[in-house]
Amino acid sequence: MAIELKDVSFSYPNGYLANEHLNLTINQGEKVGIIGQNGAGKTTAVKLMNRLNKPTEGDVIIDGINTKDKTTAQIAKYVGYVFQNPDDQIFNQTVKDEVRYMLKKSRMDPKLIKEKSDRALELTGLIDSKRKNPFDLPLPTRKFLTIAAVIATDPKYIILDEPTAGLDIRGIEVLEKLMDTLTAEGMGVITITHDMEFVARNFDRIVVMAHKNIIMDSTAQEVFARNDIIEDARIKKPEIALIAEVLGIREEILFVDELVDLLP
Ligand SMILES: Nc1ncnc2c1ncn2[C@@H]1O[C@H](COP(=O)(O)OP(=O)(O)OP(=O)(O)O)[C@@H](O)[C@H]1O
Repeated sequence: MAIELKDVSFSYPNGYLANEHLNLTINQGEKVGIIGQNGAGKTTAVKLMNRLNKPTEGDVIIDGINTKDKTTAQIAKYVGYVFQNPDDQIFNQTVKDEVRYMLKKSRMDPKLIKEKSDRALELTGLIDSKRKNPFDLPLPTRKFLTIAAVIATDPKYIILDEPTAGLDIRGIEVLEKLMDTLTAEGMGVITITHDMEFVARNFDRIVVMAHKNIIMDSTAQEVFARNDIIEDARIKKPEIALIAEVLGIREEILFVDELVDLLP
């Protein structure tokens, strides 16, 4: 079971080619971080995974099914997408209604709707905000609400576009725990992020994008050891790796405790 991009290219209606011959397989239960400079084509690529973007060339296969034979609504049941900006997604008057909207639309049994939506609100720390108006909540909380609304629908894969933006340390902890829970349950979690500390801490697999393409697909240790890739993708190493470099430590350090172990 996997999302497969097979030689996929995508041009926007104005003719701008944003992704060129992408090849990528993401398995169910994997936690993958997608990084790269602004405009590298990350959002364009993940929107290809749930048919919000339709390939100009190539095929997107989800769990063996070619998405070109399916509608965006059909694909959304398999691949949930959490928008970069929560306000592009939220439109209901209460937190509860927002999380239940998709489930009600699918005419699910009301008991099951309550069960699924409450669980999603628990996981995102929003269970006590059920009756609030989403637009009275701060931006990071609205972001969690959009994540809850997608989790409630039980997709096999979830795409999080810049989930750490605006989150404080506590919010990041909730997010990290949430991603662990989802992957432990077999969901594939695909996350675009510019936060390299978050990347190093959370993802076993990192896809680096630059110039409309994937330039590396490996572990954090290997990606951050490649100065050429870091330069090409215009990303920054985690702060601790930079400190280790300044101290003249040759090993690839990504975490404080690794650095402490090496200090005399
Ligand atoms: N609707 C559109 N029409 C034309 N060009 C677009 C459109 N949306 C995005 N682009 C262009 O496609 C390129 C890739 O954009 P994309 O949003 O995929 O990049 P990104 O890597 O996700 O960037 P960021 O980190 O800033 O979100 C950019 O040059 C962008 O200007």
